Amino acid sequence: MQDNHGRNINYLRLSITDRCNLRCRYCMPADGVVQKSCGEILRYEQFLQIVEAAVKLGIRKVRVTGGEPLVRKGVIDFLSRLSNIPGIKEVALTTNGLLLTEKAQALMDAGVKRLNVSIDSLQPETYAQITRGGSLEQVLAGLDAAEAAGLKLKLNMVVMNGINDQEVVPFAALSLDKPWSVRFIEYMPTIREKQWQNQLVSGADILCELQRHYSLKSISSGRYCGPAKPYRIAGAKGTVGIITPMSEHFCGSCNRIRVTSTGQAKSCLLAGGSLDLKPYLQQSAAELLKALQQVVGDKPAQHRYRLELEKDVPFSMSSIGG
Ligand SMILES: Nc1nc2c(ncn2[C@@H]2O[C@H](COP(=O)(O)OP(=O)(O)OP(=O)(O)O)[C@@H](O)[C@H]2O)c(=O)[nH]1
Ligand SMILES: C[S@@+](CC[C@H](N)C(=O)[O-])C[C@H]1O[C@@H](n2cnc3c(N)ncnc32)[C@H](O)[C@@H]1O
Ligand code: SF4
Ligand code: SF4
Repeated sequence: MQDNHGRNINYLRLSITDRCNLRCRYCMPADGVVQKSCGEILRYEQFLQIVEAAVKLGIRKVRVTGGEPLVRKGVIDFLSRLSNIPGIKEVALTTNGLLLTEKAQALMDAGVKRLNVSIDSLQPETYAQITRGGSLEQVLAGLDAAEAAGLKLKLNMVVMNGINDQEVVPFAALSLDKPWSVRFIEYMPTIREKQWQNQLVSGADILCELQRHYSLKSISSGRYCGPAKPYRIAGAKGTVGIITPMSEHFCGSCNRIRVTSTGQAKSCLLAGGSLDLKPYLQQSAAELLKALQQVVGDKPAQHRYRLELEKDVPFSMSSIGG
């Protein structure tokens, strides 16, 4: 479906849980966020009901995220059912990778062909510091398992000033030998981080740093592709990408809507406001479809985050799923 700004909306992101086995500093406060009760979280059947309606709207790609999607019980069976919904051409997953050693093959078998894995440092201590205790070794083993299972991999690194910005080049170097897409993400502000500007490393600075070390070629991005501007280092098997939500937003080509674990449909990641789908799930499929049409209709032309900075914006990345 086209939205009111001429954009084709074909991509749905589902945050299937607000729970997580990490507490990344840029995403959650140290004591975590107040968890929703089980009764508030949508059942898998309800997510499937939403996706079936969304297909009628023109949604073709679904990305499952969280919190950490792999901690939710029954996720593999859910993904398999999702992949089998007629009209869905691609099911992808964004994960912190901690549980991949045990789940990679099952994900592949369930029809997930693409995985985005968040990994913010290649130094064990820095990784543990950013994630508040995560094991880098476990994620690296998970990446090996994912590769062995044949999953296509993208890596997500949130670049933060003075924390991991010196690792941009070592991360990019991973793309030389691996067919991975290594993406550098600008830090986005959350309600917890008032001094966010101090952490932001702009996409332009990241690109500059990469160009000091490598010869980069801009390449075109694929179908249903996300927000990354992709490049290839000369001779590399994989690619690098830069995601610049703050310094150079990509709202003009936005193709997505979101549904949170409690059934709140959001027309934009960085704009307040959502529509509670729960009441519509009790009604007919036609009513649910109308509700989703309304969400697409509400999509803003672009986010206004810079303007809203002075206010406290209730924004929790882990509840929306990025
Ligand atoms: N501002 C903004 N940021 C987004 C949007 N979609 C994803 N991101 C951010 O981009 C980063 C990577 O997100 P992923 O979950 O890996 O998904 P993706 O890059 O959209 O996925 P692909 O389909 O693989 O390109 C995260 O930090 C997200 O929060 C968006 O629509 N707007
Ligand atoms: C919220 S996480 C959920 C999925 C999974 N737990 C993971 O970490 O990949 C989705 C993505 O959002 C990104 N993210 C979270 N907080 C962010 C922030 N403040 N700025 C930029 N990206 C952020 C994470 O790095 C991750 O790639
Ligand atoms: S970024 Fe992902 S892994 Fe880290 S706390 Fe947020 S939801 Fe959990
Ligand atoms: S900030 Fe909102 S409008 Fe812009 S790309 Fe992200 S979801 Fe789309």
